[in-house]
Amino acid sequence: MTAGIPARENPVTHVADLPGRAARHAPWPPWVDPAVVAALRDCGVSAPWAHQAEAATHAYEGRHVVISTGTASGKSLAYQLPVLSRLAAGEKANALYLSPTKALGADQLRSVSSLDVPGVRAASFDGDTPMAERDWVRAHANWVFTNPDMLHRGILSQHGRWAAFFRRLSCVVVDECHSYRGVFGSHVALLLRRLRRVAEHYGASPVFVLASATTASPASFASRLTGVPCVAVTEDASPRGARTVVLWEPPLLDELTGENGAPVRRSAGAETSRILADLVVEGARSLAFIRSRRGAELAALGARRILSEVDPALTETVAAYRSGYLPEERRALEAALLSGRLLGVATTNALELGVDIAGLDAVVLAGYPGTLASFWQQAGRAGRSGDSALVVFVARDDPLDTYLVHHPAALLDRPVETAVLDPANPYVLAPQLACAVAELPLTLPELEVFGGAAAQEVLTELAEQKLLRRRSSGWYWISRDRPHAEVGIRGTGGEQIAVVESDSGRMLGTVDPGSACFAVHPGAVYLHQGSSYVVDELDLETGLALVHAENPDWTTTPREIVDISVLGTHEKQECGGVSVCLGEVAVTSQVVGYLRRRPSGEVLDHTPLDLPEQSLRTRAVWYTISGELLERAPSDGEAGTGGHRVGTESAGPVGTGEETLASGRGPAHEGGRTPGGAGLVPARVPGALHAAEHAAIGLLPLFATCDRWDIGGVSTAWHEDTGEATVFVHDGHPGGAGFAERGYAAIVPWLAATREAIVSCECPTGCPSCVQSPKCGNGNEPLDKAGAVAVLETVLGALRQHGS
Ligand SMILES: Nc1ncnc2c1ncn2[C@@H]1O[C@H](COP(=O)(O)OP(=O)(O)OP(=O)(O)O)[C@@H](O)[C@H]1O
Repeated sequence: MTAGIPARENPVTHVADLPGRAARHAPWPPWVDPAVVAALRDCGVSAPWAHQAEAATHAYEGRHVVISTGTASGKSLAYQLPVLSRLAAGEKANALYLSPTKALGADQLRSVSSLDVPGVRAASFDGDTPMAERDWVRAHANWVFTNPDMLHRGILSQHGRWAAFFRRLSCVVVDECHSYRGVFGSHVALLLRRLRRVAEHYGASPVFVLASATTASPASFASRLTGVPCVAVTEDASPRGARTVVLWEPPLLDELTGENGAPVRRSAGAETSRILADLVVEGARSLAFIRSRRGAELAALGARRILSEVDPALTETVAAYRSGYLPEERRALEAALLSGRLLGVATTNALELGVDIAGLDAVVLAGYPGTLASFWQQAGRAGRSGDSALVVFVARDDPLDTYLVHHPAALLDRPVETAVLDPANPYVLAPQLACAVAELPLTLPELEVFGGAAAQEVLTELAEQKLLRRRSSGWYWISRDRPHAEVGIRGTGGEQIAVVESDSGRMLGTVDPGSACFAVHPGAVYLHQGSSYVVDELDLETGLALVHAENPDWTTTPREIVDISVLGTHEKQECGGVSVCLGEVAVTSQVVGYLRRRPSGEVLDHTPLDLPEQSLRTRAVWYTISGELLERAPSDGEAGTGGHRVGTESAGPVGTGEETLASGRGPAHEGGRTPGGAGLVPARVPGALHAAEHAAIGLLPLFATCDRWDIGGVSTAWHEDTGEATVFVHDGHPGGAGFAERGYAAIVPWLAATREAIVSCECPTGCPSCVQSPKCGNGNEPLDKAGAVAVLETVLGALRQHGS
């Protein structure tokens, strides 16, 4: 694929060979019903793999279990075996299956139904289930497939109608549980506690079986999610083809410049089209993952265009795949890819969950998908036993991707992160507790399950609002309205803004009130189900955004100004002129305009906007640096401000940063010497802090399972609450979702990786790959790349010297 590219433009930064492995089978556990064995044999499963038998036996014997193994390792069978066996044996043992998406639930139901095991009455109960069928499901189904939204709104809220089902509930399956992270994850954690309580009320005590992509500490994550101790099965015994992973950094373009004249790289999407076309020419069955729907369509179009010049017949072998396809359409696509009728498919993450496509020749990932779990999930689609397969990771123009292609260990050798969630977030706890009390009065001993003291505080507030009453036996719901309909479990509450197409009056979707000015400001390009719309009007009072269908050749990026104040400091480390804090903050922001950009990165223009201020109370991690340290000259061995290393060589064992954290000290400051300062004249401080803040926001997703859009930041040369130069990185959700805590806990590796990302970028003074941010409120000004390195080295020097 690199043939014809001049050596100095070689985009490949690293090549790694991942070996394959043979399957390890186990005998059918003795408790598996013969009818189930027969049905599975008919489908080509002659014996379970060892991890399937192990996880299934835990569940059958009543131990809560999480199975956390690779893509297509047969996790479904692990939970199907115990449920199907009990039902086939005629036990009154109902099961509930939960999936994060309706499409995945439908796929899993289809796969269970196709086994046709006697005694199993499996049915779905979600937003698409016709009213007439719902009564049947409640009365007769013994395996119900649903999702957290429906469990919350349609099952727990009226559990009396489900009494018979709950009485026999013996197993709850939580599929793809790693996707329950952030605010949504915190809601689901409390929802599962509500589910257990309701089940117990009817005398049932179901076992939880969770399936997860490979993650670090799956047992503790599963226990945190469900509130019950879970055992983990992690040793993957499924067969796996060998794979070659290539890290690819698109070259800088000579002919184009971006914001403030910064260099621009060839877009990851355009690069992916070329790679996909090359793979198709080679006859390789390939899948390309692109983050946006529009991007997926453009990549497929681009590949077709290239192929039309090579061999027009090949254009028909490339297609785009979006979410919103019907199950039959997905099946047709799977079949076409497997048979080789289709060779190249460009898709969004829609294809990440719930498709049975494995054993492809190649997978291309255009941009880091946000978490290592997703990276491996996508990469895992490649690899056939016996044959080697290819995975190409194409970096987008941002600091995290740049860091990863230059630090392969951070991508390839790191344990997959644990999903972060925070069930104690009061903004999640309050509505969830309201629902819990409305479902059944809450007694004092039950408080522990919902977080103890934090829950008590929230209940007192709800009682003050006259929603519930405290009696000696516990808390009782007294309001006439039930709270469920008001509680959106995928956001943090508040009236959602409806996005409506003016012509047809059709509602396309909803947007969180907190992000409305950002996502649907007038002039914004809004994407929905693969179609593009432009916003004409945003009315925050009536909660309406009016849009019209339009497919412009640009994207929009809002510009906002942000202010932050410290409400309370929970934790603090003081390290000689540097302090690091975790606490509560109030963030006020105002979207003041937006930029229009071409897909190439070229900026067309800036349009001012007049929108109201928004405020957000959340958690933040911040560091301060004394004026003296900012000005003090760097110590011996450091090059000084002008010469702070900005190049591709790295200064020490940074890698993933973890080893630096473990040793506690970096190489530059051993022996207790006074750490060097940043050597910055005051005029450079704002740009240095601003650049350090941008890059840190870009890198936090490496340590907390968040997206850079889930967090924000503010930097200032003097902050009135801290009295010093300060860089804040805050959660984007009310109350926080646990991301700031992660940043605080990983401060040294996080800032070390941030410094590395900046240093590894070859641009001279800052570009989107290092310190420019796509959502900067100040148009990426001022930014001082070398200054940011100086600031980060100073902070790291102080932290390491004080043993942080
Ligand atoms: N023991 C087995 N022997 C042979 N094939 C199996 C076995 N177990 C599962 N399979 C097959 O492996 C494929 C993948 O299974 P499944 O979809 O359950 O994997 P998964 O781990 O849930 O995948 P994902 O990572 O996409 O969630 C299916 O086609 C399934 O029929």
